[in-house]
Amino acid sequence: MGDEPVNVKEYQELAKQALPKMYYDYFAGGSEDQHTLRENNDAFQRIISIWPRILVDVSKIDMSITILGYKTSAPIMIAPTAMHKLAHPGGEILTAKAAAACDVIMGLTFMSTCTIEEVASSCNAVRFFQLYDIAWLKSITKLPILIKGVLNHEDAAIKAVEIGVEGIIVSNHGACQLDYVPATIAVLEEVVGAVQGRIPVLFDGGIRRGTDVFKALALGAHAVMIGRPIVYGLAAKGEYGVRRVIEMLKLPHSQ
Ligand SMILES: Cc1cc2nc3c(=O)[nH]c(=O)nc-3n(C[C@H](O)[C@H](O)[C@H](O)COP(=O)(O)O)c2cc1C
Repeated sequence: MGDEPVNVKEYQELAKQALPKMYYDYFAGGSEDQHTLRENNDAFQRIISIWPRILVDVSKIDMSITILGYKTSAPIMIAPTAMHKLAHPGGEILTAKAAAACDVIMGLTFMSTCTIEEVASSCNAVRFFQLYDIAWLKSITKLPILIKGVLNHEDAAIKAVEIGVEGIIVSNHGACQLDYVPATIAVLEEVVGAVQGRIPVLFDGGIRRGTDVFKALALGAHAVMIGRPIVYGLAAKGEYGVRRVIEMLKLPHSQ
């Protein structure tokens, strides 16, 4: 018990030891100078005033939400990072099982080692697409469509809402694409303000602690998605590691 990792940073350290350097660098790294990668974390740490309330009845706390028709025990979802098999043999299935055990939703982009049906049968899986032709996509599926990668009010209010998608995800894809785009937590309020509650706004990028989840929700996100921490839990301790990471992020004051 004494050497049990107590936070996401320690899971990351274990993942670094467990994975071949090339795989670890792929998961942990960002694009170019990695400025946005650092900013995704640093911008959370610049939000420094959480005002606790006392004399509030907290004997019954219900963090569950219903989003896109799915009920989930907390406003936390697993972001699509693909290639979970690099972090652990059978990685996608183990992550799906952990998601089901913790009652959170898992997003999928594509499955490399198993079919989408196999994973979908293990948990509530929502599929995220990276396509631009929304009208075409709407014509071929009745699945809810979310646009991922929104970073400003024009894309959010004018394009995403008017085009009729079911939700948007404020994301810079974990700082894996264009470097020097802003940290996602820095633009969340602007996007939430533009959407004005018409569709759900999800958020990802840099969440490493329960207080980060709290900050994103306080700034208007309906739910958050977690990318790398899930991979670190998987690489370090398989399904158990993923479950522990999710449990730690559900707590507002993990170590
Ligand atoms: C190794 C890796 C692969 C990823 N692959 C995809 C992908 O295929 N599709 C996608 O929409 N986002 C992808 N992402 C971005 C994640 O969905 C998510 O936006 C990001 O990881 C969230 O930031 P976080 O890792 O700081 O939690 C990837 C991220 C990583 C780290």
